[in-house]
Amino acid sequence: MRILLTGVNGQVGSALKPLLRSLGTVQAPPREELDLVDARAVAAWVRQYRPHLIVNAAAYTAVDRAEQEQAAAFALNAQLPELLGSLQREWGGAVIHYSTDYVFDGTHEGAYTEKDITAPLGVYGRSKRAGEEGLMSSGVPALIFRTSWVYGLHGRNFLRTMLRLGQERAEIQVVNDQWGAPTWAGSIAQGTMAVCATLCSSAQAENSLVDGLTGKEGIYHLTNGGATTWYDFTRRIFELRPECRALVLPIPSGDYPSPVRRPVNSRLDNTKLKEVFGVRLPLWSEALEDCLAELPDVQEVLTS
Ligand SMILES: NC(=O)C1=CN([C@@H]2O[C@H](COP(=O)(O)OP(=O)(O)OC[C@H]3O[C@@H](n4cnc5c(N)ncnc54)[C@H](O)[C@@H]3O)[C@@H](O)[C@H]2O)C=CC1
Repeated sequence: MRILLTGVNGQVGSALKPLLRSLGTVQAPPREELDLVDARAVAAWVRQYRPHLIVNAAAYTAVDRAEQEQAAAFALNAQLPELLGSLQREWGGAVIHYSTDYVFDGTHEGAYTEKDITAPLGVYGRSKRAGEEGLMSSGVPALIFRTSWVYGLHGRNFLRTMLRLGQERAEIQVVNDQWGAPTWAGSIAQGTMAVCATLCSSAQAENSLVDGLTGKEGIYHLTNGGATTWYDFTRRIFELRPECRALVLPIPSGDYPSPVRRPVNSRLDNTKLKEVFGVRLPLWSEALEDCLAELPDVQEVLTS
């Protein structure tokens, strides 16, 4: 099977690349080789390579900056998924795409299911929702995995910021009134592979994944299990890495200046993923331990 992976240098893309190789030949052009907002270049690339599967882990993820850069956010998060969908539709390929808890406004009681109504609070969330709709309306066989609070040992993310501040500062203030599931990029990659394994199990043919997808297309919530706040997540990080000595103080969201509101409730119900594919990601606390086990020296985050 030929696979095109986008966003290979991002958190999820870099975790996916080594795993996807077990499914086939992976092409993963970095941004310098293929600018994904250049629709003609993308179309030429896909038509020449004809991937059986495109895994789209590329995205515009700067939530605050998106308020000023609406066109850039929509180009990558909305127009690209629709384009990938229509290109794959042309010749019979499939798409796996990622989306976000930010498609919701966070006012719901309990965890959101895939059937709940979306109501994004900002440009980033609106652009990601438009990408979901564009991909689905392209008619391509596609899976959209909505995830939340992604972190890992690579790239800019909450875990790395806290590991750095925990060593540099005496005290840090962390928001204590937003609930969600921190999700390790490694878990997202493993969950994606577990789903693909169920789709490919019936045949070794190159298009077995596309065939296996029939009747299972759509949106799935895919996060680590359980829920916590940013404050408790930080405390757990510092418990696991005692080199981080900063005192952690809880604050309400209103005390953390930001150009865009975040959902108070980001919890996503993963039941559909379990029912359809038999896949469930580990608890957020277990995934955090697994992730940190891959970081021998916490001082590394100060220098890298
Ligand atoms: N980071 C988070 O907290 C969350 C992320 N998600 C979603 O998960 C998915 C993966 O996110 P992350 O891995 O965290 O993103 P990331 O920001 O770490 O990586 C994004 C990737 O897209 C690439 N990219 C951006 N613009 C490009 C362009 N014009 N041409 C080519 N490549 C370009 C970047 O080079 C990078 O490799 C995305 O769909 C995101 O919306 C969902 C919920 C939370």
